[in-house]
Amino acid sequence: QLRHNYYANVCPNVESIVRNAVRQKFQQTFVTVPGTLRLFFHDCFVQGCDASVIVASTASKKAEKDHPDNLSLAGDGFDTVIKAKAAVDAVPSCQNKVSCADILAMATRDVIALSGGPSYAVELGRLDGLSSTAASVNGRLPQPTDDLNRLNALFAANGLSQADMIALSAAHTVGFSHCGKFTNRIYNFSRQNPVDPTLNRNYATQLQGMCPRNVDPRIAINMDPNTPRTFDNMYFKNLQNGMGLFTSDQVLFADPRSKPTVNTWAANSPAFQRAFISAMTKLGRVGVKTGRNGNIRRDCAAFN
Ligand code: HEM
Ligand SMILES: [Ca+2]
Ligand SMILES: [Ca+2]
Repeated sequence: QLRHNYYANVCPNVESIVRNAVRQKFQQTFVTVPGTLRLFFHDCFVQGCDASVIVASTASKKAEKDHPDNLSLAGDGFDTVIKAKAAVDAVPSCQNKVSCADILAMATRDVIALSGGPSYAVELGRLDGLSSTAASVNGRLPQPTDDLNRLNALFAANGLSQADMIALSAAHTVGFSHCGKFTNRIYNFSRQNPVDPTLNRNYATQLQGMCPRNVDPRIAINMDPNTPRTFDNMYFKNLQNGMGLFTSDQVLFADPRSKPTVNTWAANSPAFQRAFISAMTKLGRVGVKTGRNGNIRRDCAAFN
């Protein structure tokens, strides 16, 4: 039931309003790119793409955003949606007509393009969800230690194929990770190997330098050491060189079931871009709410 130009009658300029707000935010900080992109993913995987992840906790109820798996979501991602929503609502005919879920979907499309990635027509017509609980996040999001079976299962639960999962993982071509998310790979990996043997030796040494033992837990490093601010297919070239940051990244090259896809997209950027657009479009259709299952929030961070 999603479609392009969903808002053609009530708010025909919604896409350019959002794009301008996102561009302004981008000029203030690059973090808006990875922050918004990851926010969209974490939203869609829990209760569907319904902006449930944006809702703030109240005294009596802990919302999704305060689940441990969401605590590292960058504040600039939330702020991007809040700013774009304010820009939309500043136009009288658009006021309270565009869902936070759709604004997040548009903003995500825009940050990808702003960082050099492919642009695509975004499907619209999602309503905002009516619930957000920390408990609903349990077991729904992938962990950096996951193997291919686990990754495939989590994505399949959302109607996404292994190819979609690999394409979407390339989002790690931009953005940051806190040191704690991969220390298991660079210190005390196993009895035989102090360092994960699938990790490039020089890269492992660099990571140890940036993330010494007992580093301040707030320290974050670029996930793509080569082109951290460009949305490109470097992610796959890094995997070929043993420079995937998480086990869940490197496994895509280590496992013979996913390795051919990694090699194809490392060599063929247009093919990767097509696969990424297709996977993002499918991601955007997950658990969409319509009719009585949702509404349009006045404040993206609170239920009406
Ligand atoms: C395949 C399984 C995935 C796992 C295990 C995973 C895990 C992680 C982890 C642990 C971080 C670091 C968070 C931090 O320390 O701040 C991260 C960052 C990030 N992830 Fe994923 N992720 C996965 C898939 C995805 C997908 C599908 C997308 C989007 C389409 C995505 C987008 C991002 C972005 C953009 C960042 C950087 C966030 C920032 O800089 O604020 N990830 N991911
Ligand atoms: Ca959601
Ligand atoms: Ca990159």
